[in-house]
Amino acid sequence: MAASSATVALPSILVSPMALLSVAILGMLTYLAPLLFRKQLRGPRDEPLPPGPLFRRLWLGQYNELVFDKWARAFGPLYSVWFGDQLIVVLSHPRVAQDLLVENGAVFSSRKDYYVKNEVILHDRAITANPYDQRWRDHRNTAMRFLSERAVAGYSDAIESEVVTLLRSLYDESNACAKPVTPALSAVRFTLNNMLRVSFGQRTTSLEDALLHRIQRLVMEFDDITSPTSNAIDFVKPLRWFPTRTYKRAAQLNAEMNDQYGSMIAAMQERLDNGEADAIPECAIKHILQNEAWEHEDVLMLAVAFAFGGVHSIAGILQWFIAFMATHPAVAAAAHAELDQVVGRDRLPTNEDEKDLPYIRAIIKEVQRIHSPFWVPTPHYSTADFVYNGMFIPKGTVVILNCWTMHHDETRYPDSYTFNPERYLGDDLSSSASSKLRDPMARDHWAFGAGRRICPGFAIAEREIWLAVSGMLWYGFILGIRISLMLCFSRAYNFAQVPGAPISLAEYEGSSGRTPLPFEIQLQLRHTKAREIIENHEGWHSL
Ligand code: HEM
Repeated sequence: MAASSATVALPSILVSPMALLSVAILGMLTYLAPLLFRKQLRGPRDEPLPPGPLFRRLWLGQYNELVFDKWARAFGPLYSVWFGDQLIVVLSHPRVAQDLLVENGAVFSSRKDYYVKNEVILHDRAITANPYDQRWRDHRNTAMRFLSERAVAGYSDAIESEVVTLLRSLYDESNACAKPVTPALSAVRFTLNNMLRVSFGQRTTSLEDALLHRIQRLVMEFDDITSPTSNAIDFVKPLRWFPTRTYKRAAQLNAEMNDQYGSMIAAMQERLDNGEADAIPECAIKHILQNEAWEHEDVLMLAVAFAFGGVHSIAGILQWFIAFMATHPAVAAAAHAELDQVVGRDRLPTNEDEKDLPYIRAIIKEVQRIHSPFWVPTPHYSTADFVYNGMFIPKGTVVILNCWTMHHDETRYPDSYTFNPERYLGDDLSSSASSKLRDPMARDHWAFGAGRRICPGFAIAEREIWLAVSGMLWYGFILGIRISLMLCFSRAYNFAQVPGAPISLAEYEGSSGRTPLPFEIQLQLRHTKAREIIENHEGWHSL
């Protein structure tokens, strides 16, 4: 009897609903807690991780820079945050960025195997996705043969010709300045032509060219789905077992890239096989096919690097610039006055004029500061344990350069949300020269990244932007932005209700790379010589 009453008592405790619930909650908490809360790792001498948010994240939405900025204010210039099982440290001060990415580049120059961008789309290639290894060196060195300052000096004529083509296409699109025009596609074509020239020795022939539209679409898709913090699938491996929409988009993009660039490479190979090498201009893909024993996929991904790195980034800067000129007529007028004084109206500005046009250079720097194409540039990745200022950064940490916060540091850039080129007057260095300064506080901005992975397209980007910006200013007034743009941004700044207030371009397209929402401008040529050059420009169909 005694034994049997004991067995009855035991189940009666176990089946108590409250007890069951408590056990279930406890079990869940024990299981879930590590998934919800940050992990506290310690360094070799018990150093803690950099401080950071208590809860883990799985992703951030499109305007992730604002969240990184909020955390920087709460946790300081070096903080850490967990995305799923991935530790991310965020660098929000020039000195920290310099110490880690530049001075300790041997540790902080790799890339995480981001699933969507690096594995599915780029197959760990295209320079940007390569880990820090021999393949990366080979790809980057080959690209630099065609992107170094010296190489770029040889493209000046071609870029100048593309500037006139850009203006001509805006002129034609606007029906000789009679109606408003959307500059986006012309800006993309300008940069795509420059990139196609360097990589394939070819260019598109008009705004209707199918190649332009296809690459524009592929690049936009790439920018949309490859933000370093927008895909939970990058941080939670089990999600990869399911056919998610992001995976499908990424796989489709990879297939289309293969189709487009594969056929361009095959066409060039065929010409080389047919003995037509002399008829193909010197360019990166020709060089590789003739001199390197690369696998097909390496050739393909190098070609992709030129399109995905060099098209929307520069086209975005040009569009932000145009929007600022339309909304800041006093700045445009000061630039025109400088041009009239230094260059006059008989010829276009050239590279040699840059040193004598400090105000225009300042405009470009200010556009890049206030509207970097990448607020969260491609993250770096650490390959060894590291202790910095008493804080532990383990091997395998993703490292993000927080450009938004650095570009809005009020001590470095007072009134940082205001577009004010004058803050850069007296800064006589090109941005690539500025990026090599030992003193990180003297650097103009961080739009091109830092350290060993710094943008390899820096030199050509600077040339393209200089010639396009100074050329556009020389040609014309940008009269104003039509109401469509004001409405686009009224969501963020209620602009329509504040007539005369500067438009704040707070919204944008894309998630990894960013370009302004489409807008229209009204153009007017400044002088008769400009009209003459535009109307008689003949070089724009030839390479
Ligand atoms: C306004 C124009 C441009 C901007 C603002 C820009 C910005 C950047 C940034 C921030 C990075 C990441 C740097 C880092 O990891 O620290 C980068 C990398 C890269 N950019 Fe650019 N870029 C521009 C133009 C170009 C052009 C014209 C090309 C042409 C090939 C290019 C190709 C690349 C490549 C291949 C990488 C990866 C480098 C590596 O991982 O080693 N970019 N760029």
